[in-house]
Amino acid sequence: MLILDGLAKTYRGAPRPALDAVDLAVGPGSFLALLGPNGAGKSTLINILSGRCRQDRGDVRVAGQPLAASNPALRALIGIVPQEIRFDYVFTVEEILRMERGFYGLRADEAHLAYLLERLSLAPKRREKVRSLSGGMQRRLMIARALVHRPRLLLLDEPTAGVDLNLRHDLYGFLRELNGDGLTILLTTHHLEEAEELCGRIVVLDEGRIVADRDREAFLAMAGDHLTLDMRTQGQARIRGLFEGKGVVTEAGAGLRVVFPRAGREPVLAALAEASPLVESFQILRPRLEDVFLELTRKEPGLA
Ligand SMILES: Nc1ncnc2c1ncn2[C@@H]1O[C@H](COP(=O)(O)OP(=O)(O)OP(=O)(O)O)[C@@H](O)[C@H]1O
Repeated sequence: MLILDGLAKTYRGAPRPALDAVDLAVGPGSFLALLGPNGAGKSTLINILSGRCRQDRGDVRVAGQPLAASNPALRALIGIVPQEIRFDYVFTVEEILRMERGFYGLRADEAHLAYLLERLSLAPKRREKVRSLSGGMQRRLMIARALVHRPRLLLLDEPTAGVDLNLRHDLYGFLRELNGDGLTILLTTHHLEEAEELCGRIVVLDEGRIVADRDREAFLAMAGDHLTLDMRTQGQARIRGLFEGKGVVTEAGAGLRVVFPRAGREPVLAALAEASPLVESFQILRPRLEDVFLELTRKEPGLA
């Protein structure tokens, strides 16, 4: 669906490339997260795909064809949600969406419009001017606008910035639904749990280069085969004694943390049962994407 071949970009006067020969192939129906620390090059990549910025070298192909401004039919295959919110604020929600369809030379599609307004919780606001919407609503309107022409590839640059937790989860459900219907999605995010929850494939960009590209499970496996037990406890010294030798025990806030190999969990669970009268609450955490991400992007040799 999308192929990047040797994509490179250095901004004028910049000391180093924003993108440095990036190769990436995204198959139809994928749901891919593009992660990276600030300045990694994520927005530059999305901006090249949206035509807002030009690469110095390299090619972009969409559905097998070279992406060029002069090919509007190909551009119509892509829906883009850029990071900055930008609208003509004098228009209403509905007008924005109708005009956007018009830009693609498409007739109105009332059923699709109603579907987008409903699924993005914008229906009650359809006749309100954009300037009266909250930041989170404007962000959802950006997503509706990117989908109004029924693209086959959706590019989302930080789609949940400023969206509250409840709506964020609604949005996750909607994105999953779209992906289930065959839409290819590429998403940049700083919320690692978002990538972990939604995306089957995770690509990490750092200083303009891809430093990791794996499916989610392979990624999580890189965090090592360990589990973490977090406990809120009374009588730390006694409890500590029960876990010594079964894992790495450290104090964490009002409790204790034990990191232990997955294969060695039996003695840890037995110690937890013994300690239970003194344990107010506990949770066992599996390795998280965050652990791998921090390892990959710290500026010293790591897991990669
Ligand atoms: N218009 C510009 N002119 C000059 N340099 C730029 C411009 N836009 C981005 N850069 C630089 O290019 C590099 C990549 O920036 P980019 O915005 O693509 O990163 P990002 O991964 O999207 O970061 P963030 O997570 O902060 O949004 C950075 O070093 C940035 O300072």
